[in-house]
Amino acid sequence: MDNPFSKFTNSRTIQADLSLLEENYIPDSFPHREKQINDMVTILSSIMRNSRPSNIIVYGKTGTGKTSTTKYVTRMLQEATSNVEVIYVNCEIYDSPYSILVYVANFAGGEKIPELGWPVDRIYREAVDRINGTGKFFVIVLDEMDRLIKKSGGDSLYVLLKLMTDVENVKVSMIGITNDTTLLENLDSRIKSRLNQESIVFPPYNATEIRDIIASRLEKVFGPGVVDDTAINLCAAIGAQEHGDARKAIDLMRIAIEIAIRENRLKVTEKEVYEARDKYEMNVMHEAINTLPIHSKIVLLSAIVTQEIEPNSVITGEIYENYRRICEDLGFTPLTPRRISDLLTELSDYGLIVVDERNMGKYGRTRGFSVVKEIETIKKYLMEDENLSMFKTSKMTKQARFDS
Ligand SMILES: Nc1ncnc2c1ncn2[C@@H]1O[C@H](COP(=O)(O)OP(=O)(O)OP(=O)(O)O)[C@@H](O)[C@H]1O
Repeated sequence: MDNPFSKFTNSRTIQADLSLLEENYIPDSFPHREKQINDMVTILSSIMRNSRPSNIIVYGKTGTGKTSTTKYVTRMLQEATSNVEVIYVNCEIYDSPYSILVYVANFAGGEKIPELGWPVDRIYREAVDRINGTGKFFVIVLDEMDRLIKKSGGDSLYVLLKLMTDVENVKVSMIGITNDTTLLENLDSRIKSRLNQESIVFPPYNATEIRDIIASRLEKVFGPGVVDDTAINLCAAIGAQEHGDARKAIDLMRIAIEIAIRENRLKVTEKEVYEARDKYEMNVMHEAINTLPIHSKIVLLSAIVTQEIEPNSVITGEIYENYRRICEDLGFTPLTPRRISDLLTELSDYGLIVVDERNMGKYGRTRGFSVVKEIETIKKYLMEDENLSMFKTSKMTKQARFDS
């Protein structure tokens, strides 16, 4: 028998190191971000003159290069001087001043402080002492800073800012990264004045800019001729449609290359990009469904079941009835109709169902819902939840729907 692996070593297929297109790979050039890089370098360069830089707030929509550019600049700074430590804090994970202070203090060295149990004041003093003990500048990058403020309030930022401004000679600066351009407006003036910050804005990319970015990222992956220009343009156009998002465009290109490699194709063309887009959308939908809370999953399932019984768009009351029955069936306590109505709105925000307002004459207006796409796939993803996998949609009949 021929070795079944041999087709994978076919030298005619595309050879590529796809890790260069992964999210966590930091490239060494950032087309169309020269100004932002320059601004950040200028602010941070005061460290080279032994003085504390201003705090920086980096604003911009998702996929506009905020995180990777910041990591790139701070890495360069660390290469240029050993007089600085950079701490990257993802506020999706560290979302309270306590957890951030513990992280910072532990980073600065010394005995490990426990994740829980110390009063904030003590951690705070410990963090300051440890930072001062190093004699170095500290740049604390708070990525997804809006998350910290949403979770722990504006005061959380205040506690951290105290660390930077209250202590004599302390050499700490902050770079806050956020998607939310209204973040500062909503903070109270006490915090704003302490922030004393410079802002750097990352505008969305247009299609031409994204095209340059993809081309520059591909230069490292392989020589010319492997990826058709039309494929690059198509990825760029799709990324630009989505609020100027380089991440989506690069992800699409990576998936398109994966498809070409898997299928032993010699080139990446528009065809692979279209296939990549379908796969990408499926992945997004899978992720969205996977991370829904259990009641939202049951509501989505109820909407599908109701629609299967009544193929037009269905109204909240009907979905609620089936939701209640499924909850009983699976041993969950149903939420109120009001809550379910909110969850339906959330599901429509995710694009998993579509809402249409209907006029019911003297009964006023009501909302109709339909699950428009990929119903079988959605069901399959929902059934991956072991709480739901016991449920058999065939149990639901039109008759059952009107039982109460
Ligand atoms: N100008 C650029 N040149 C090369 N790659 C870029 C550029 N801009 C963005 N990228 C790449 O696009 C992807 C997304 O960028 P990044 O994570 O920095 O975006 P972000 O603005 O921080 O997004 P989010 O707000 O969602 O965290 C990364 O892989 C990054 O390397």
